[in-house]
Amino acid sequence: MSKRECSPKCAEKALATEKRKISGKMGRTFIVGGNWKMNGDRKTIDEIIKFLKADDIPTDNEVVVGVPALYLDYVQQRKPKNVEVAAQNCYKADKGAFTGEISPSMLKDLGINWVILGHSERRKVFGESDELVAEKTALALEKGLKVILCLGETLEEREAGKTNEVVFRQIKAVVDKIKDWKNVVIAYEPVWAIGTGKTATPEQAQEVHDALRKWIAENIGKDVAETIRIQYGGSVTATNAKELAAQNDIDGFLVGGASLKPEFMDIISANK
Ligand SMILES: O=C[C@H](O)COP(=O)(O)O
Repeated sequence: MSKRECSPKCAEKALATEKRKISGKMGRTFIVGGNWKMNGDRKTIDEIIKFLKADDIPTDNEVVVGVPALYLDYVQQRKPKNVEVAAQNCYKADKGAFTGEISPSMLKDLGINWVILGHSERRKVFGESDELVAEKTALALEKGLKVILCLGETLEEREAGKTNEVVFRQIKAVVDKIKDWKNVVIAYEPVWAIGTGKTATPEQAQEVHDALRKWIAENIGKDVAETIRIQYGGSVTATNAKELAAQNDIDGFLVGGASLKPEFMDIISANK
């Protein structure tokens, strides 16, 4: 092979780069999160770790798994080197009399670099307000964590034509509390699509991602709008991931149910 020729792997990489340029995603690394929610035990975690093979993860993609608090260290000790571990929650204060809570500094102490905040289950089941999610986000960032910040409307809100109003309100609460967005990934998760098997169509998802990016450009800054990653979440599977990943403003996924199964590996490379 002459110096100018490219191996199949290098050609594949060049093509992916070209595709990203064309789709306007240049510079935004595709990021897939697996949110295990309150599922699994050590045995099932061992099984997940077996299919989460380092060599099968594209070198230019990022993978983060959201693990139940009790197993954070267990997973941290066993995960492949190119997979990061996220907590599924942390508190707005860093220490004190808050029985049952976990602080950002405790996560950092275990070597955990990511936390998922504002998931719709936290908002709905545990009554977390926009304000609380914003406070948690601010402290997590201050303590050096990276945050996957979840936003999304309910079915009633969508049917009432309030999708944009809701996600803009949720992000606005955070805008009021933080300045630096470089360690924030947004996850747009329509509540009606979570765990229901009812995925947003690529067009529906793209429409909200695009609206969010425009809102961010106007209210935070153009640079942030261009660089911030916006994941889609809600019944993502190996079957629908490719079409979703091809949308201009979808920079990855936050996956629930399918992240517990080997098909997660296909979702991780859905942009290839
Ligand atoms: O955080 C993940 C979302 O809640 C999506 O869950 P799902 O993929 O099971 O619908």
